[in-house]
Amino acid sequence: MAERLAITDAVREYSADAGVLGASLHVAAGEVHALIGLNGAGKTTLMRAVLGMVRLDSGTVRIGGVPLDRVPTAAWSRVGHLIDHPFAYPDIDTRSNLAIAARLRTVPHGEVAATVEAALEYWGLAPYTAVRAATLSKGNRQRLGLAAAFVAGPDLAVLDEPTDGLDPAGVIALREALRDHADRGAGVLVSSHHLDEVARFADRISVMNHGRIIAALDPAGTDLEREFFALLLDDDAQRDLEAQA
Ligand SMILES: Nc1ncnc2c1ncn2[C@@H]1O[C@H](COP(=O)(O)OP(=O)(O)OP(=O)(O)O)[C@@H](O)[C@H]1O
Repeated sequence: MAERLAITDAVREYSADAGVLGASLHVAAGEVHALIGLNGAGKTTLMRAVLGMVRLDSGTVRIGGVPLDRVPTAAWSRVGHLIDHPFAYPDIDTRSNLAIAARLRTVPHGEVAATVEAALEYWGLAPYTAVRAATLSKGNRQRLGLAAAFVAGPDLAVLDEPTDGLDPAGVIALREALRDHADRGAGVLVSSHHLDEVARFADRISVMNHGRIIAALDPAGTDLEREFFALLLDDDAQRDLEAQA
C-alpha cells in the first residue's frame, strides 16, 4: 500500500524531557492512524514538524515518499490540516472562508461553488454561511476548520485534536469523514485524548510518551484505557531506571 507519510527518528528537543525526542511513525494510504499521549507528550510538535511548521533537529519526514524540503508547492494542496487554531479569516463569512480554502487547495475554479456547498451541507454549516468566522461558536469554528481541511479531498490529513469543541453530531460527521477519505485512499494522522472515540475510527493507534512513540494499541482491544496507562507506567519506570544507571 502506498505510503502517505513516513516519519523517521524525528527529534525536536526543547529540553531533555520536552519536545519530540526520537519518534518514528508511518501512515499508509487508506489508513487512519491515531496518536495518543498525555498532555505535553509531543503530539502537536510532531504534527507541526510534519507540516513544516517547526524544523527538526534531526530525523526525516517524507510526504508521499518525498522528503519534506523537496515536497513541491502544488503537493501541499493535497495535504489537509488542522493544528492549533482552525483555519479561518475572522472577518470573512463561512462560505467565503471555505471558498478561499478550496481555491488555495487548487479546486478548479468551476467546481469551487459546488464543492463549498457540499462541504457546508456535510459539516452542518449551512445555517451559518453568512456568519463571520470571528462570531462562530467554538464548535462551529472547528467544523469550519475541518471542512477546510477536507474540502479538496486530501491525500494526507493531519489533525490535532479534531474533536475539540465538537458536539456529538460533529463527532459523528468527523468519524465518517475520516473513514470516507481513508477509504478513498487518503492517509490520516489524528491526535486525540479520547480513547473510546479513537477506537471507533482508528486503524492503528500509536502511543506517545515523553517525545517518543513507545507502543501500538489494538483499536479492537477490550480495555484500552488500562492498557494505555500500563504502557505509560512501564515506559516511565524504564526511563527512571536508565536515568539512574
Ligand atoms: N516552542 C516551544 N518552546 C519550548 N517548549 C515547547 C515548545 N512547544 C512545545 N514545547 C514543549 O514540548 C512538550 C510537548 O508539547 P506538545 O504541545 O507537542 O505536546 P502535546 O502532546 O501536543 O500536548 P497536549 O496534549 O497538551 O496538546 C511540552 O513540554 C511543551 O511545553
